[in-house]
Amino acid sequence: MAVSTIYSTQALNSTHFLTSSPSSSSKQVFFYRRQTNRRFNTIITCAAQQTVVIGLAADSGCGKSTFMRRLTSVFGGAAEPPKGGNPDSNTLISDMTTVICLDDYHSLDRTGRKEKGVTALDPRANDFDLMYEQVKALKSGIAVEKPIYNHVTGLLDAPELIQPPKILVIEGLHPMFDERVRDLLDFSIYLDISNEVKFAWKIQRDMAERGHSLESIKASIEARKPDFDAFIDPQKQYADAVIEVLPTQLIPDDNEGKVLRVRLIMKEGVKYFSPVYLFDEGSTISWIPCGRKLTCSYPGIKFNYQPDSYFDNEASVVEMDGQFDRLDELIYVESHLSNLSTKFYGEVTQQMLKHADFPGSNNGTGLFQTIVGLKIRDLYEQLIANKANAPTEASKA
Ligand SMILES: Nc1ncnc2c1ncn2[C@@H]1O[C@H](COP(=O)(O)OP(=O)(O)OP(=O)(O)O)[C@@H](O)[C@H]1O
Ligand SMILES: O=C(CO)[C@H](O)[C@H](O)COP(=O)(O)O
Repeated sequence: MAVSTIYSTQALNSTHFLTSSPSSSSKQVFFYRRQTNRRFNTIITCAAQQTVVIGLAADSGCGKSTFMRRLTSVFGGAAEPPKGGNPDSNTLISDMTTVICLDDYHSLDRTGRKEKGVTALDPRANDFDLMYEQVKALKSGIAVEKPIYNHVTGLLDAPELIQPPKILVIEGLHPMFDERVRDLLDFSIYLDISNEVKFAWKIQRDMAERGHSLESIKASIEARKPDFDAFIDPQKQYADAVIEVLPTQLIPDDNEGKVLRVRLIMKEGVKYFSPVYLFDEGSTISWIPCGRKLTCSYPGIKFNYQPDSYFDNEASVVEMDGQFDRLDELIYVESHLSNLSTKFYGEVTQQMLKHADFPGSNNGTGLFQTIVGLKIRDLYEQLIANKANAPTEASKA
C-alpha cells in the first residue's frame, strides 16, 4: 500500500505513526508500530456518535466479569463475544454496551514477559499509546481494529474489529493508569478487594475450579504483589466510585472470608453522579435492619452511612457488613436507600433476584455492584440528554 500523509497529532509519539490512503474512498486510517513497521490496526471512519466511556479497574480474579454481567443486565440484553470472531476473544457485546478487556493491550506475550522478567501488571508489558489512540477513536465514533491477547495460548492474536458502542467499558488492570486514557473516562470504578478476601476467592476459584495447589496460588499472589502495589492499587485514588471488600467485623477474628464487610465509596462533585444515601443525606447513620422485616441468621447485618474523605476528596460511604438470608426481603433495605436512580420501586431487588446465582448476590458486593450499574445507566442518560439539549454551533451563531 502506498503510504501517504503522515499525520502529526499530539497523541502520536515515537512508537506509532498514523497514515491515510488517498485511494481509499472510505477514508481508512492506519496505525503502525514504528519499531516493527507492522500495520497493527485499521481505523475506519463511520457515523458520528458520542460513546460514553466507563473504566473498571481491579486485579485479576477480583470480580470484574461478575460486575460486568450485572452492569450489562441493567441495560438489558445479554452480552456475547463478537459473532463469528476469535473464540478466545475477551470482548463482550450487547445492544448498548461493549466491554473490552485491557489485557488485549499487553505488548508482550507470555513468553516475552518471561524472557524480560516482567509481569502483566508492569506498564512495560502494556501498550498505553495504542490503548489511548483506540479508546479515543471509539469515543469519537470511529471503529478500530483492536489486538487480542489470548489467555489460552498466551499469544497476541490477530486483531478484531470493534465498532463504537453507545457505552464502552474498558475493564482490566490499568484503565486509570495512563493520564491520557484516564481523561477519556466519563466515570471510573475501582474494585478494592483486601488481600485476605482476594486470597479466599482465588482459592475458591483456582483450587476448586482450576485444580491449582494451595502453594502455587500463594506463590502467584506473592509474585504479583509488588507490581500490584506499585501500578494497580494507586489507581483507586482516581476512581469516582470504589467498592471496597473487607473481612467482616461481625465475627471476631474471622479468617474464613465468607462473611464480608463491603463499602461503597462515592466521590462527591462528580458530574451526573449523585451519591446514594441511607435515611438522611449527609448524616452519620448506623442501622441494624434485622428483626421483624428482615430475616438475619448469625452474624446478622449491619449498615453504616457517613460523609468521609477519600484521597483528599469529599466522599459519601455506604457500608454493609453481613449477608442476606432471603433476597426477596432486600426490598426492605432498598426502601431505606435514596438516590438509587431506579426507574421503579424495587428495581434493585429485582436485579438482585434475577442474578441470585452470581457470586456475591447475598452480600454487599452484589448489592453495591447493582447500585453502581444503575448509577451508570443514569449517568449515561443524563449525558445523552445533555448533549441532545446542547445548542448546535449553528444555532449559537
Ligand atoms: N462478590 C463475590 N463474592 C464471592 N466470590 C466472588 C465474588 N466476585 C468474584 N468472586 C470469586 O472470584 C472469582 C473471579 O470472579 P470474576 O471472574 O468475576 O473476576 P475477574 O476479575 O473477572 O477475574 P479474571 O480477571 O481473572 O478473569 C469467581 O469465580 C468467584 O470465585
Ligand atoms: O493479570 C492478568 C489480567 O487478567 C493476567 O495475569 C494477564 O493478563 C496475563 O494473563 P495470562 O496469565 O493468561 O498470561
